[in-house]
Amino acid sequence: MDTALPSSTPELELDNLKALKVLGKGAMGTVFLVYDRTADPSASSPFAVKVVDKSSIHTKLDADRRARWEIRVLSRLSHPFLPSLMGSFEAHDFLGWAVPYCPGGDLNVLRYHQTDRVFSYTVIRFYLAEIVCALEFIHSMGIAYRDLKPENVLIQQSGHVTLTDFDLSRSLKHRTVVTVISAEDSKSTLPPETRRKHRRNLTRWIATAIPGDLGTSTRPNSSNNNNTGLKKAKSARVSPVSRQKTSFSNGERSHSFVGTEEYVSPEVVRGEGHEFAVDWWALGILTYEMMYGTTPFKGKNRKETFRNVLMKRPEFIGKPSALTDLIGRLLEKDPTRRLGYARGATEIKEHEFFSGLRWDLLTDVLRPPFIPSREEDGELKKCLKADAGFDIREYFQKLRSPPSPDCQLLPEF
Ligand SMILES: Nc1ncnc2c1ncn2[C@@H]1O[C@H](COP(=O)(O)OP(=O)(O)OP(=O)(O)O)[C@@H](O)[C@H]1O
Repeated sequence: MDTALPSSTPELELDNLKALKVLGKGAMGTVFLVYDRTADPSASSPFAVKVVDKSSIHTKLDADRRARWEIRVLSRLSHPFLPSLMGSFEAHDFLGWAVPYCPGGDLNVLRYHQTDRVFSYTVIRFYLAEIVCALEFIHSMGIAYRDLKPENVLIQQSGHVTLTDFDLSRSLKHRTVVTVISAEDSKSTLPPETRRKHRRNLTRWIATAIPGDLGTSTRPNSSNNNNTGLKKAKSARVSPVSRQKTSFSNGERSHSFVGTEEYVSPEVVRGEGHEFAVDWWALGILTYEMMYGTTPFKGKNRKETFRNVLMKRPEFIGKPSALTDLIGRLLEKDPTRRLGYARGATEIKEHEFFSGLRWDLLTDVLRPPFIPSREEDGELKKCLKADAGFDIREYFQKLRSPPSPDCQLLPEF
């Protein structure tokens, strides 16, 4: 894999960055709100920097490769609802990259602030429309996102969304699957012309390992290559992963949140090859959660959740509506029958739930339902006056050093 950081993005100097606070911690890295003390000493334009501590035993395994992949994906993004790569750096122990700061928190935090912890129909329509556009763009790059969930949908200062966290995304290669069906096809009683058409329809994007892509870690071997030619890909974090988030409080899900199994699609649970349709499934789960405040297949444990994902039909309380219809179509167990499978985002945009929506005006005209308050700015100014910023290296050094009874390990972040 090409491990070089993209040359097209500005190089950042870790020693020039001063952190104002920790924005979040994920399985892979820590995200800081920072400013550049030489280029922007008054911290008028702080930004977010995600830092992977390469020396940490927790991050050693796959994090370096994942981080480089995420940087590569970010360097190719150019869309109003997706982050842009502002720069990157690599120091002895650290790998980091900068993206615009999203002061509005994430969709889950926002939902917890709503009455009954659910969003209204119109708010759901707004966020969903933006997420569909973001996914459409990612898919057009030949990449499946594979980690859609409310925690990864951040709110920009403008109130529009930004998807974050691309380390699980994966390249899908446009490949013809003619050989895949030939055995069955040869036995088919269909006339030759229909069979040819059938083959053409099966020419789709499918997951293949591409150099530099994380797929390399999950390259199929003979035992997981089934005769459909679809490759058994690593699922999007199906195994429980502890996630410590600093952005939540009061018993919200993040405190005990493990993995993303409630968002995993049936084809991933079954270990079959999967493609863009996994993102449309996750969109269905996310929509359900925005509407009902809970995910549809959550079980007592992982096994039960997966059983529900495979077997259970989503339950809809209340009157059927265009929204419940949309969710039902996105949560179609068979990916080939799922909305979005045949014609991608176009199919979803055409659904009745979005009727009348001016997709072309989404960024300009529609007023987002929630605009983050500017109070945060005041907070930052206070931080600066008190010179409360901190050095990122020191932050990690203190984390690494053994606890001492009489000194306070970390400043108040
Ligand atoms: N641009 C940003 N602006 C504000 N907060 C951010 C930004 N990017 C990330 N965060 C915060 O940091 C948290 C961790 O970020 P992210 O999910 O990218 O890290 P990760 O290590 O890849 O986590 P995961 O365990 O989900 O893979 C996010 O949930 C969010 O709260």
